[in-house]
Amino acid sequence: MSKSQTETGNTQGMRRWVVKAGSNMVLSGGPLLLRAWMQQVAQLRREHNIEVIWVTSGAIASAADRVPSARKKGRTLSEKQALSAIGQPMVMDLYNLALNATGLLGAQILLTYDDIADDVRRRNFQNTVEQLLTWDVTPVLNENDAVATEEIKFGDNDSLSARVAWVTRAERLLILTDVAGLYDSDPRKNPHATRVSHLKRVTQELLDSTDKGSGSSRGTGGMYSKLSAAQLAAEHGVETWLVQGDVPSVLLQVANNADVGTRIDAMRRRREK
Ligand SMILES: Nc1ncnc2c1ncn2[C@@H]1O[C@H](COP(=O)(O)OP(=O)(O)O)[C@@H](O)[C@H]1O
Ligand SMILES: N[C@@H](CCC(=O)OP(=O)(O)O)C(=O)O
Repeated sequence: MSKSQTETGNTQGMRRWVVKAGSNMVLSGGPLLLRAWMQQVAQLRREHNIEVIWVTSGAIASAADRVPSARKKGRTLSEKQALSAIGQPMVMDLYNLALNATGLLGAQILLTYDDIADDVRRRNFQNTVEQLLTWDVTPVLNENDAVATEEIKFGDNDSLSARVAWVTRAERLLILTDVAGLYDSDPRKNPHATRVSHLKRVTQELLDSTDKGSGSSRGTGGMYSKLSAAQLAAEHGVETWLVQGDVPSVLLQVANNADVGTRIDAMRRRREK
């Protein structure tokens, strides 16, 4: 059954989330974790009236594991682009298996920065997403790394997901990563670090003191890019949750406002884009 859309864009009566999964989570969690996520996506729709736009990383990391001659460090842009072209269909295969096993249908959208910055292309993207959601199809997004040069890159998928949340007027952005949220220092380096469960605002001071390095060999941007993304999202009325992706039922826990990860408030009401 097809659903009608409200004036604000969301499918009738639905709340909208953007959920972003980091490379290390996708690669280390594999098919079982992806299936658990997609089961939760179906449950969110059924029981909470929440529709999900999914943003995934993992293309480059998937290919790097399979191309023995690819360098582990210091890759050139064209090496990363070629790896992404190899890895993107691998990642999508995993998602399609997980979606199909859950009775859902998925759709792939690959974006460059220009697709969001340009008015006409952004409108086309928005229309495509709205149509997919009206049909109950789950959009699965990634950066179009194979053609994105340094000048036209989002930089990382944390930034991409915040911009997508903004232009699709999502209520929440969930960033699924390999730590249980923001800590007062990197928990991989400091075993006594404590989790910050709630942040009213991402200040410049906090950003300046946050590590830009990834916690694994697979990720990009570390906690810094997540906080920058949360700051951008907040400015556009989107609440962000930074959570550990492989915690059981983590998406449902967020739907129930449980004390998981780090919740970062939205700064003001959402506005039309
Ligand atoms: N203050 C902090 N709180 C939590 N994690 C931090 C902090 N500072 C640095 N990190 C690191 O950020 C990493 C997550 O970022 P990243 O590796 O880019 O993940 P992803 O691939 O999910 O985007 C964690 O593994 C952790 O080691
Ligand atoms: N677009 C890239 C991921 C870039 C990225 O931001 O990675 P991550 O920090 O793991 O979310 C890929 O699919 O390999």
